[in-house]
Amino acid sequence: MDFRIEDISPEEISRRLSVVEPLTESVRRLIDAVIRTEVDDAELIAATERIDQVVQTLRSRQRDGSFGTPYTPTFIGMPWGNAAVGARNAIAPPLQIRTESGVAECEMVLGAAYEGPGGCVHGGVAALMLDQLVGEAASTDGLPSFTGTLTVRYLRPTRLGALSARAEVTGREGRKTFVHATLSDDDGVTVEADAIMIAPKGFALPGGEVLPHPATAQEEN
Ligand SMILES: CCCCCCCCCCCCCC(=O)SCCNC(=O)CCNC(=O)[C@H](O)C(C)(C)COP(=O)(O)OP(=O)(O)OC[C@H]1O[C@@H](n2cnc3c(N)ncnc32)[C@H](O)[C@@H]1OP(=O)(O)O
Repeated sequence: MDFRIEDISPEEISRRLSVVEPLTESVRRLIDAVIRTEVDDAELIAATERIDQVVQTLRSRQRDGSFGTPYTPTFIGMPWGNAAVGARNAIAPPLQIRTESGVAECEMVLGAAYEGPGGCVHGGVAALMLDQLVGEAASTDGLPSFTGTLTVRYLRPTRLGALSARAEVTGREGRKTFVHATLSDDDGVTVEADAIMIAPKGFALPGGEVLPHPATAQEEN
């Protein structure tokens, strides 16, 4: 896994985000426009050429592989390629997650790009968002965790549009954290999930050094 260290200040992080977030938003508008446009074929062909030119410009200098998750030496994470919350990832649902001890929550507006059954949210997208949320809830209080098991129950179809989601830790047992999460529309809960999150034994840094995980340290003492 890529946990490289990048020694930049919070101000530099904000500066980079202020440049890249408008680009990501622009690409989100592009994705939505491609799905919903009704212009004629000649316009579609011309648009393809213009978009290919932009892609060529962006590819003139790019990193190998995925973006990874760089951390500052003070463990500010930059998961900017992340499929659920990546600031550089236009396919990520636009989630702005707030966390406090054992809780993660957010509101979002899902449009045409997140459709499964006609007019409704794709079940995989619902699971993706809830997976991210349970991960963030479990990782508060300094215990970063992976999803071991995620059980999702779709109670009724989730209409595209304004939604909210919430995850809350319900218990901890050694390296395991249990989390309950819900996705809701104006009429109440549409999807609920239960997760068993596992704190890995340690984090391997690029040089091979393994940082002990706080939960592991507790087990060993
Ligand atoms: C500073 C950083 C801040 C970070 C903020 C981050 C926010 C992040 C948000 C990210 C959100 C995105 C989230 C994502 O997308 S995370 C990506 C999706 N998840 C994965 O890729 C995980 C892949 N699996 C693994 O890496 C390992 O199998 C893990 C680490 C899960 C366990 O391997 P490990 O070798 O450590 O396990 P162990 O054998 O010592 O067992 C330990 C205990 O756990 C129990 N167990 C084991 N497996 C499972 C299971 N599958 N379900 C339920 N329970 C399981 C086991 O019975 C035992 O319990 P007990 O016998 O002790 O009672």
